[in-house]
Amino acid sequence: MFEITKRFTIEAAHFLPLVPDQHPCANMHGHSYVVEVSVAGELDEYGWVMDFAEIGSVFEPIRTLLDHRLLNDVAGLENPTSEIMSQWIFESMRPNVPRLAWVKVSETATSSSTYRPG
Ligand SMILES: Nc1nc2c(c(=O)[nH]1)N=C([C@H](O)[C@H](O)COP(=O)(O)OP(=O)(O)OP(=O)(O)O)CN2
Ligand SMILES: [Zn+2]
Repeated sequence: MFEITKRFTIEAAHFLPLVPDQHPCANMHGHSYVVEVSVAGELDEYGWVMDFAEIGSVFEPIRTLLDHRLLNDVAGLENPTSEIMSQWIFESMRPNVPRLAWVKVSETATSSSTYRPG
């Protein structure tokens, strides 16, 4: 069994509407998000799990929706925590990537969330 991972970057703004007013994340601010998408499986006749370029093609419409946007304006991301973002990206890609294993969203160099269905 192999697991391959493709990494993308997105620049976006957000605020967290459910945290107390005094929490810094109640204010609008931005992140250079790093999104990692992982696909698991055996090797096919090409000797790979899935073409990295194909993962990129599936991610592209998601990038268009999120990059240089206010994430709170995106349907399903009204409360754009990294946890909710990782699940949202997973569920957006899953129909086109049946062997999608997990999605990780890093907000900063030290903070990330990973969604992997149970
Ligand atoms: N469980 C979560 N906690 C927090 C989230 C989140 O999505 N899930 N998000 C935030 C904010 O978006 C914040 O911008 C990022 O938080 P944090 O890592 O605390 O950012 P810092 O720049 O302050 O990190 P340091 O490396 O500690 O300086 C908050 N919490
Ligand atoms: Zn933030």
